[in-house]
Amino acid sequence: TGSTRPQRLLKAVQKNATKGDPQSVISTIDHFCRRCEWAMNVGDEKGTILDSVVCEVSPGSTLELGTYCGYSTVRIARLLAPGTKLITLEFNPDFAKVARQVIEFAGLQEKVLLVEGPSGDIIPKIKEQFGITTFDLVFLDHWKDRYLPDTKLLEECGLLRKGSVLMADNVICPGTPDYLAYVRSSPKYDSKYFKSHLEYTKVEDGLEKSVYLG
Ligand SMILES: O=C(NCCCCCn1ccc2cnccc21)c1cc(-c2ccc(F)cc2)cc(O)c1O
Ligand SMILES: [Mg+2]
Repeated sequence: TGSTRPQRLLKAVQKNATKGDPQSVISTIDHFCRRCEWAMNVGDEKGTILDSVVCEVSPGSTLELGTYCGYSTVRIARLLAPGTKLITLEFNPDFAKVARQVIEFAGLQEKVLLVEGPSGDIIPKIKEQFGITTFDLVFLDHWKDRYLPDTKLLEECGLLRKGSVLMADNVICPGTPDYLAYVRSSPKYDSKYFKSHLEYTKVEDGLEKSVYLG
């Protein structure tokens, strides 16, 4: 049987990137997605915005919802201080299999814990299973109709603290209208929209940065 797009993306990384060099992995994936096959990575334009927020927050603990091929996992993990961890959730075992290899190729496997399964089941177990008290940064990039329920779940499970930052991808395309309405109207959040484009296209999209006020 033929290969999948994530497998072809992984082959491009193994062929063209430099082992242990996260920037070369990022550049190779962006080149592959522009020149060969579009893929739903956060991309270089939104990725630069995400980088700036990661650097500003310099999180001790980070949660990523939606690993896919590990592109944003590598983008975030490459900026984390020594001894800090990124937990990333992936529902699709085939995506997870590729992502583990991309993360390892970048040499960032010590900073990343990839957990397979649905966010709704895993989030309530995070405190006990991984010894996390709260997350300083959460990157939402999974099913768009799970952003709102999972944000409420993070609140209910006591996984957010005053100042925790939520960064949400695709708030325009494909769109997360219920999530946007919530974080922009709730007194518990201070929300800001970073206008950009859907990865590797001219279509409008953007990231929503929401600070939890407790
Ligand atoms: O769908 C997107 N991402 C989610 C993929 C599936 C996540 C599944 N998953 C992972 C962890 C996890 C945990 N629990 C439950 C489910 C979970 C996405 C789509 C587009 C896009 C596509 C076509 C188009 F024409 C325009 C835009 C662009 C993006 O940037 C995206 O991120
Ligand atoms: Mg996305």
